[in-house]
Amino acid sequence: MFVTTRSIASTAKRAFSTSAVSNAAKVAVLGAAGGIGQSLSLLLKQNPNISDLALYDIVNTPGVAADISHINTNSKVTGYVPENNGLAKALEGSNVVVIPAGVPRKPGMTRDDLFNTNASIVQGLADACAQYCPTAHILIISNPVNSTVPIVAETFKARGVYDPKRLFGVTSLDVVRASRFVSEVKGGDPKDIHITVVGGHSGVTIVPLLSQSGKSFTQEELDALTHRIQFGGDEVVKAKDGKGSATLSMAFAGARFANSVLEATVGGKRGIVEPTFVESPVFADQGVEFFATNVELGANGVEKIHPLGKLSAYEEKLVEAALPELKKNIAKGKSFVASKQ
Ligand SMILES: NC(=O)C1=CN([C@@H]2O[C@H](COP(=O)(O)OP(=O)(O)OC[C@H]3O[C@@H](n4cnc5c(N)ncnc54)[C@H](O)[C@@H]3O)[C@@H](O)[C@H]2O)C=CC1
Ligand SMILES: O=C([O-])CC(=O)C(=O)O
Repeated sequence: MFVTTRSIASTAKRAFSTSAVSNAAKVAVLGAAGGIGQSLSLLLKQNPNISDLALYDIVNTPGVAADISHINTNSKVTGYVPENNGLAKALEGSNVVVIPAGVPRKPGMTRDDLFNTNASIVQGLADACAQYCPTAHILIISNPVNSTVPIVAETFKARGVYDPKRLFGVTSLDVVRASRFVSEVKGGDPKDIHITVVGGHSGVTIVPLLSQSGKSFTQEELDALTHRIQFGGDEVVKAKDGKGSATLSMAFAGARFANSVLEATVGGKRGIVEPTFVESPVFADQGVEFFATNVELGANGVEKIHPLGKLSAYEEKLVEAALPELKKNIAKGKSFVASKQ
């Protein structure tokens, strides 16, 4: 079913009145009726860089879209479900696609335990993106990110449209958490605390570089903060007690990342740096093709991948522990796509 929340006549009229933002963009959210999807869509509705917000899910998007469309910002909201070619309609013309579709963890599960369900969901959605909006910037939230990002890359390659500059694993929540957790220990406003987090997005692959924060920590603080940043997701999974994982803080982090991508790509702003899991040369010589570091965003997506910078001996060990796990997760994603071809 295709649901438009505004009549064609009023949409046409609106096209002239939204020109306050010159380079407004179409953004599609896939998995928009879920815990992350709904809050993320709510935040994106407040983003002046967006002219069209297309909400796709296998269920419930007509209601979510109708609800969000009443918010008095300029963007046009449309809701789509699979019937009547809904996915293609949601994707066509999209500049940015954000994907939080898939199942979340329950207590006792690792992110990798989600692979069997989420790999197929992400591959199916990626294949549609490769067909209907091959040049869009694709932002992957669905877990396990360390494997789902390689799945999208391989799916785009199979269609001959892969551009590594336009594929991002969203790791912003790790950085959001890191600045909050450090502020709880050291004081200060979290917005002024910038912690670089590198690696991937699960357990030991999440590597906070606290030595680069300009603050000093005792060994006890380092151990506790590092563990809390690596396993922050577990705190939420445990507290939600079977009702899912982080949704609200993830929506905040995802909306922030999407906005940075929009500002750099359609908005033409320069010098925006965000942490993200991308195809990266940083450890490519050790067979780790994807790695998160700070990345400068530009008109075409990834502009410059920052190196790790100076690491403490403690952090070198953390990176050492992350690499084999990352390699395994990436290989698992790639072989999943290969097995389907
Ligand atoms: N990257 C990160 O930092 C984080 C990632 N996540 C991950 O995000 C994903 C979503 O989490 P929640 O929103 O809490 O789950 P949820 O279950 O509340 O929502 C998922 C949505 O995906 C939809 N969906 C399922 N198959 C689909 C398909 N083929 N096409 C379109 N939509 C489909 C469902 O109908 C549902 O509405 C999970 O995999 C979770 O692990 C969660 C938090 C942080
Ligand atoms: O913990 C989870 O499963 C969800 C997630 O990725 C996070 O909160 O960082």
